[in-house]
Amino acid sequence: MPAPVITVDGPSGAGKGTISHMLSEHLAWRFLDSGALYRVTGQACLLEGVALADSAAVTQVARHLDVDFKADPQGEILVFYKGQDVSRAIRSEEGGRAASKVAAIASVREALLQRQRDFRQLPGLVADGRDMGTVVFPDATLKFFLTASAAERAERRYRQLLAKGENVSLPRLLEDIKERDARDSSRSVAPLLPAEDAIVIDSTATPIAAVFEQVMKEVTAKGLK
Ligand SMILES: Nc1ncnc2c1ncn2[C@@H]1O[C@H](COP(=O)(O)OP(=O)(O)O)[C@@H](O)[C@H]1O
Ligand SMILES: Nc1ccn([C@@H]2O[C@H](COP(=O)(O)OP(=O)(O)O)[C@@H](O)[C@H]2O)c(=O)n1
Repeated sequence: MPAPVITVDGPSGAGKGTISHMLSEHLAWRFLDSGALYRVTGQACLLEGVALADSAAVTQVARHLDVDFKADPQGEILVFYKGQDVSRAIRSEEGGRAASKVAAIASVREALLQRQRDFRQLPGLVADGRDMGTVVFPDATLKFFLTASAAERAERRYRQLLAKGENVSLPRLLEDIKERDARDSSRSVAPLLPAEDAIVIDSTATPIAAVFEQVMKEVTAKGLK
């Protein structure tokens, strides 16, 4: 029997990272931040001088990606590229844009597929992304699709980046979110879509604690906790 997997998919700012992290801590399961793999691929291209439009070169970068995840003493997961801490650099809006561009290349997704599946280990895995329930773990035990209005997601991102001391503009973030939604949803390979058997949660007007409660109800109903 393969290890159980809970998938958490959805658009940017829907709360996937927050809920997946809470869930993996609560269950003491492993955590896959698949977006970080696409973000590091984008960042690696910027660092190595590879044009994001050069699909073959970007695929080579993804295939040989020297990436590592390590928790710091506070439990925060840090991301390393070639041994260098890139956690902060990859979280910028520019990093998100680059990630979304490289993620639209089919051969890049193929190059990162096995690496993602390797995270599936006992006692279980919580996987956060866009295609966790549709492509990477179609046989997942439980699938969630989190969403919220674009305006609410842009507001969340605005508050999050402001708290990190970044200089951000709300109208620009809303444009970015809409652009990224459109790119992620319209790409021909692994478009952003809920799996047929996913539980869809719209958190536009629902606080984090209530979303987590809803998620935990389903987890308990499946006998996973
Ligand atoms: N239901 C919610 N209500 C209000 N803020 C939320 C909610 N869910 C997440 N957030 C906040 O929104 C921001 C983006 O959440 P995050 O989990 O990073 O989203 P994603 O991983 O889907 O991009 C974070 O600052 C988080 O605290
Ligand atoms: N499984 C995944 C995860 C991320 N991605 C891409 O990577 C980008 C960054 O993902 P992320 O999850 O870190 O971003 P946010 O949702 O936190 O903004 C997304 O815009 C997607 O284009 C993907 O295509 N497939």
